[in-house]
Amino acid sequence: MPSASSFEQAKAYAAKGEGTFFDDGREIELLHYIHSRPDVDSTLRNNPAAILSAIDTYARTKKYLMNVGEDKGRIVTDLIAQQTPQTMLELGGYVGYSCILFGAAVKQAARAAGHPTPRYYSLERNPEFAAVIMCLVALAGLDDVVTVVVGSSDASIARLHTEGRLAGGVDMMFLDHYKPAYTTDLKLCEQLGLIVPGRTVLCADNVITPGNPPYLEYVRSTVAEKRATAQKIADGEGNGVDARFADRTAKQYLKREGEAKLDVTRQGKPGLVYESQLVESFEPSGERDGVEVTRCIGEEQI
Ligand SMILES: C[S@@+](CC[C@H](N)C(=O)[O-])C[C@H]1O[C@@H](n2cnc3c(N)ncnc32)[C@H](O)[C@@H]1O
Repeated sequence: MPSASSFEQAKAYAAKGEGTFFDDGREIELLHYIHSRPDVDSTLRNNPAAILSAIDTYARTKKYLMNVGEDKGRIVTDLIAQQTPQTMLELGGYVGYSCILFGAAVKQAARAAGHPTPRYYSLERNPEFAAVIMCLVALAGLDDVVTVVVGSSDASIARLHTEGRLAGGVDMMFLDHYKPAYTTDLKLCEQLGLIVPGRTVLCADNVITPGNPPYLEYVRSTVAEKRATAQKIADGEGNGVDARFADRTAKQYLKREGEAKLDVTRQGKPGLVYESQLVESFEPSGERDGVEVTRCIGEEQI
């Protein structure tokens, strides 16, 4: 999969800044911005592309939004077109940019292939953000495909599994929430049998900016290396948030959600074999970033 080599500066989102860059009222302001546009019914309603363009315009001309953006988004929509996922899970929905972009792509791919209506689950912990997603998903006409699930990703994954809504496993997963939770949530999915050899594709955002060394290490490890790490975890090593995360990343959601509760004792299913590749691209602000695309290609039995 080719990496993007240049960023079109004219499309850059407003600067993120050093201070607060989310959860300061801008997410609700975005809703008012969209719903007060004179063309909300004539252009935006039932038109995912036009809504994404309106979100981009807000983030370029008013305030930065932590969306995946056009460039990295294309990496995932290209994969969706190839894979035609029937069940896709997104960890971290924010205001619904990736949900609308990928939900529409999943729907289009399934329709073109003559498959049944697919399911796209967007997991978002902040109830106010989840409400923004629901509102924009309804405007986009994607209610038939998208389900927004409010709550912490690990609890939501476990509940969806128990309810049988992920029966047969997950075809694609987009990881874009609390960076230290990428690995613990992937291991949870493995343990629940949601990662299917020969089928599941994982797309992990922000593996360069801000970076996610523990996740990259995990999906790029051999089965033998993962088994050795699992043994160390069983012996009680590796508690707490990995020290390789910058403080800003580790504490990103501290103000609203409090200290993150990560189950770092999870061992996953070390026998799963992954093939993983970094696809470089850009944040919508123009910063260099990349999506790690990981395919589960098999399982080694002991
Ligand atoms: C970078 S934003 C997601 C952006 C979105 N995927 C997009 O591209 O449009 C990260 C989101 O993850 C949410 N989040 C953080 N930790 C979470 C968790 N443990 N479970 C579910 N959502 C979480 C945050 O509230 C935030 O809205």
